Amino acid sequence: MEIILSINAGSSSVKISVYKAEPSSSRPHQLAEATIEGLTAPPVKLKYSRGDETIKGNELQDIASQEDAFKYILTHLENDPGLPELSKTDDIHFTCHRVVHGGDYPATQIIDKETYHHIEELSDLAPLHNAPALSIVRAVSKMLPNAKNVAYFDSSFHATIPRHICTYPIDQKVAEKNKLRKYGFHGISYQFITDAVASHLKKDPKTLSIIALHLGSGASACCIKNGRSHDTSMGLTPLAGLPGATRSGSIDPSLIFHFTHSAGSLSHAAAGHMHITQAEEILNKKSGWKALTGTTDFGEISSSDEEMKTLAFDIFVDRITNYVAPYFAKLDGEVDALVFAGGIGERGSKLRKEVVRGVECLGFKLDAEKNEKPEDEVVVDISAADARFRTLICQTDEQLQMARGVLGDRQRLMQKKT
Ligand SMILES: Nc1ncnc2c1ncn2[C@@H]1O[C@H](COP(=O)(O)OP(=O)(O)O)[C@@H](O)[C@H]1O
Ligand SMILES: CC(=O)OP(=O)(O)O
Ligand SMILES: [Mg+2]
Repeated sequence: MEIILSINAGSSSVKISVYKAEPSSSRPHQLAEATIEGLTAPPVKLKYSRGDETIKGNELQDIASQEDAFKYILTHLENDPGLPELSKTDDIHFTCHRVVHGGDYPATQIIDKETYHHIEELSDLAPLHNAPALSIVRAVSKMLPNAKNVAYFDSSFHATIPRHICTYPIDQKVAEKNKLRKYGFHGISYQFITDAVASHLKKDPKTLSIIALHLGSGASACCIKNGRSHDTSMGLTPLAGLPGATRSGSIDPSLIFHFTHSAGSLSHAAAGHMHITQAEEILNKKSGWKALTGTTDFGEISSSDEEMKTLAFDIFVDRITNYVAPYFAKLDGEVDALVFAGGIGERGSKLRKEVVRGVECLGFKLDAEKNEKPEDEVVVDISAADARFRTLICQTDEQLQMARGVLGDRQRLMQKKT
């Protein structure tokens, strides 16, 4: 039996799932799942589930980073008497790491010295993600020396975006030298969504065309044509496109020079291999819902009638609908579904209602009751009976997607030295 630890370091949370698999099987079987959330909005809380046991909302002290969260979860897993498979950490064969920016790397890589440094070099381009993921890789190397570390890149799914869509209209010599193009992120999630929705609709994923919305602390939209990414809202970095918990999303690039005169100087947060400027610090960490409302909890924002929270909610609806209509056109109106995923997409019924209302003229329409109380399935249809196009909710699972990937690619991965 093989044990896989699948680690998803998001900007506001760390989610870790534990799977077991028979040696020749490509199907991971989940044993437990732990999430620490609220890293950008304390109190930091633990959620844990194993079989029938569930812990929800335990408040934790002294957890300030993704690395702290990882260490806490690992200790929690080792000490759970109901999880004998993990009582010896030597039992862990693979650890999968979600790495947001992989540059031009294909989907998976064993993390050796070279990969590690490559990911480190890309840290400036995903300042909320790559460095925290690497801090967990380092902790794994120390604490689980027998495990093979595998990186899964959020950017790889978007390698199929056509050149005229991923090219920025700037001096191409500079663009090529500095690798400045649209990369796109949340790709592990979009791959999961593509497969899950295709299976729900009983279609070959290669023929599936959807508009997918991954709405979490970081939010993006993706136009998926025949199972492949055709366009997405994030860009060179995860800052572009939709606003997020602490991110501005797309703004006029000149704005920052009017916001602060020291936009180009190094931020105090620059450390080690991270060289981020004040502009990047402000737009990535001091903007978005936090700047507008003081909270990053979109559940709270959605249920409040305070002026700034209502404004934040309306901004999100507006920016999301700004992507749905053009993606609909890019798919020539041949759309299998509009899909909501991510913490806000899955749990935010009011947001779904307003977004779908905003694009109703295209033929999307919700069943109010199904939207309010969706069934607890991986994919749920919440469209009205007379809607021309389907609207779905997909409970995306980046950890499961990575575990499936590791098992599918096991032989190649086992051959490579760490
Ligand atoms: N009931 C709810 N309605 C709307 N948003 C919610 C609700 N519950 C949680 N959220 C939001 O989900 C987001 C977290 O999504 P998730 O995809 O788990 O984040 P991450 O980007 O860290 O992976 C947070 O912004 C949280 O406020
Ligand atoms: C890419 C990204 O923004 O990820 P997350 O939403 O997990 O922060
Ligand atoms: Mg996430």
